[in-house]
Amino acid sequence: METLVVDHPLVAHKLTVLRDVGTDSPTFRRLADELVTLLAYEATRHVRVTEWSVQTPVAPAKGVRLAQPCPLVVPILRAGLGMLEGMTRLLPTAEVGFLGMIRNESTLQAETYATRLPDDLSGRQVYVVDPMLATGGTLAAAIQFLFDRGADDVTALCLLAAPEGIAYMDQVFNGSGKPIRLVTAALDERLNEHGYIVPGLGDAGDRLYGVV
Ligand SMILES: O=P(O)(O)OC[C@H]1O[C@H](OP(=O)(O)OP(=O)(O)O)[C@H](O)[C@@H]1O
Ligand SMILES: O=c1cc[nH]c(=O)[nH]1
Ligand SMILES: [Mg+2]
Repeated sequence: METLVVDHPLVAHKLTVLRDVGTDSPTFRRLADELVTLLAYEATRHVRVTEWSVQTPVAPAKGVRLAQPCPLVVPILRAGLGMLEGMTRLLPTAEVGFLGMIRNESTLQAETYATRLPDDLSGRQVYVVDPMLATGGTLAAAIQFLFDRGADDVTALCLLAAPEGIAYMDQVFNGSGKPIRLVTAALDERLNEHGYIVPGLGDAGDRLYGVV
């Protein structure tokens, strides 16, 4: 998996406040939204465009516009919803599909409880958003879902990733012949015995929306 850790002082600043246990939910939501916009700038570097010309007040100008079919943004519920608006702000013509997944906290296996995606994803560029890549089980299952529907160009945006999750993604998709990109604000040290990212930021879903 091609991995980019975005190295930028604004990203580092916002991420530090996001990690802070004293940061409340409204501030957490705002920072997650701001961070994804900064990550999206890098993550969309390969977005497909076609040539397009316009007339300026002075002269004709050659330019580009986003190609058709438009990109698909897929937040992984619940925590991924906190990254959706920041992403669609930058890609306003994108369509949105949904995957509801939860990690069983005893087995650390991902379980899918909702899917609302186009049946045919061939030719679509897909941007998956989920703040946390921990064991990698959730993201791997989500991307396999997208591949099964024909996607062949997938970029994942995460706020934090663990080395174990990246290694798992490489193990699952190595040799699949389908390129996958990951853009993240930080690569943390490791997972703890409960599968939480260290130092991490805790449970992203709970910090965004409260404990359920
Ligand atoms: O890499 P993994 O080990 O699979 O863990 C990462 C997943 O865990 C979190 O979701 P969670 O299961 O807590 O669901 P939630 O968004 O409803 O809180 C997170 O948002 C990822 O989806
Ligand atoms: O650290 C972690 C790991 C999985 N899910 C989270 O929300 N946080
Ligand atoms: Mg959670």
